[in-house]
Amino acid sequence: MSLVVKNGKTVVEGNQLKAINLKIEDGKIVAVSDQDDIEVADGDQVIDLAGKLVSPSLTDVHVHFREPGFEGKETILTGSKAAARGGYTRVAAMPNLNPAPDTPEKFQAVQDIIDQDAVIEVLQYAPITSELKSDELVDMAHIDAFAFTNDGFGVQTAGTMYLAMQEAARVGKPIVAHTEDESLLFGGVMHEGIKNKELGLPGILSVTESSQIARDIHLAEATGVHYHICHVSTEASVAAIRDGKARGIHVTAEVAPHHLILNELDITNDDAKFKMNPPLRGEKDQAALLEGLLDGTIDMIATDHAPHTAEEKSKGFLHSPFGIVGIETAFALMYTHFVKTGILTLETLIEKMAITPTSVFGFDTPTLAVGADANIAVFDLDTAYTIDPKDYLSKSTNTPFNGETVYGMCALTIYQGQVVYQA
Ligand SMILES: NC(=O)N[C@@H](CC(=O)O)C(=O)O
Ligand SMILES: [Zn+2]
Ligand SMILES: [Zn+2]
Repeated sequence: MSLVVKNGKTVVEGNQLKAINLKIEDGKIVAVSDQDDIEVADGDQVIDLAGKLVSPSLTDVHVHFREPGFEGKETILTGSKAAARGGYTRVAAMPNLNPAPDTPEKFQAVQDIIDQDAVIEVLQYAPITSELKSDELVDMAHIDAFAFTNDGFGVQTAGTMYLAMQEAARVGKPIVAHTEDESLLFGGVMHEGIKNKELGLPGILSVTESSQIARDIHLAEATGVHYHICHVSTEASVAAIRDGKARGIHVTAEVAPHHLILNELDITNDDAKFKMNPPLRGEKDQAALLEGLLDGTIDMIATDHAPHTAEEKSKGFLHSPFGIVGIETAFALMYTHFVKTGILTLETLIEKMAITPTSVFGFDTPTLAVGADANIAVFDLDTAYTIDPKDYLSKSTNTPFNGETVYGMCALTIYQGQVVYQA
C-alpha cells in the first residue's frame, strides 16, 4: 500500500510556490509531480492537502524532554508527539536529566526509552562533565552521543572547557554550549535593562553570556573543535560569533523564536511565563539577532522547548524555574511574525528550521525528491489559529504565546513514510 499526498504547494525560491503531489512507499518518496497525475492503486491511502505548504520536515537541535527524572513536565513519548505536531521529525534532547546520561550505561538507559517510545527521531545529547558540574569530563570516547553539552549550565572554567574541546575534537564530536558565567550572575532573573528596574527584579547582564562566548570562541580556535552555541540572545554575542566565523573558526549558533519575536518590553508583569534563560533581552539585542540570522552569523532556529508544570511556573520571576515550551508553535510563530510581514522568505525560514540544523551537524538533509526518505511536514498558511493550551500534546503549556492568533500551523507530519501527526 502506498500513501499519495496530493494538491500541495512547495517552495521553488523565495516565496514562490508551485504545485506538488507525492507518492510514498516503504518509507521513501517514490514519485513527485507538479501535476495531479500520480497513479493511485486500489488500497492506496490518499490525503488531499487542498493547497497547503509541503516542506521537508523540521529538525530542532534543542529540546528538553525531561525523561528520566522530571516526567511530570514531559516524557520522551509526549515530547516527541508534541514535536511531530510542530512539523518536526528529528530533535536533539538535552541531558539535564536525573540521572544525567554521563556514563555509557546511563546513556544507553535513555536510548532504550527513546527506542521504545519516540514517535520521531530523538537524538540524546550527553553531558560534557559528570552531572553537568564543571569539573570531571565524561568518557567521550565511549558514550554514543552525536554531541556533548551541559545545557542548563555554562562550563565555568576555561581549563575544563579547553580539555573538553580537545577531547571532543579528538573523537570528532561537537561541543554544544549554554554560555553563562555564573560569577557574573548576581542572582539575576530577568535581563538587566529597563523592565527589571520597573519591576524591581535582579537583572542578568548581557556579558554573563557574551564573555563566555568570546572565551569559548578562542578556545575553539585553539582546539579545532566544532563549537555550537545554544540560544544566542545578545548583540555582543552575535558580534563575537560573526568575528569568529570571519576568522575561519568552526563556530555555529542557534537562536530561539522567543528571542526573535519578543524583547524585555513585552514582559507585562511579574509573570514567569516570560521567564527563560537566557532572558528576553533589549530591543537592540532583538534586532541584532534578526540581522545575525539574515546574514548567516546565526545558522539555525532551535526552540529550547523547556516544559515546566503550571504549579512550578506560578511563583513569579524570583521563584519559578527558567524556560518556556515552543516546539508545537515554532513554525507558525516564525511564519506569522517574519514571513507574513515580509522580513524573511518562506525559503529562508525552511532553510533555518529544516536544512541548516541538519547540515551543520552532518545529519541527512531532507529533500522532497524521488528516492529520499519520506520525512515531510505540511503547514496551513491560510487558516488563522489561536494558540490554545488545550490543543498541546506536550504535558506542559508554559509560554507567553498562548492566546495569540497565528498562521502556518502544522497540518500533517510524515516520518519515514508514516503519518505521525495529522490535525
Ligand atoms: N532555557 C531555559 O530557560 N531552561 C532550560 C535550561 C536551558 O536551556 O538552559 C530548562 O531545562 O528548563
Ligand atoms: Zn540553556
Ligand atoms: Zn535548553
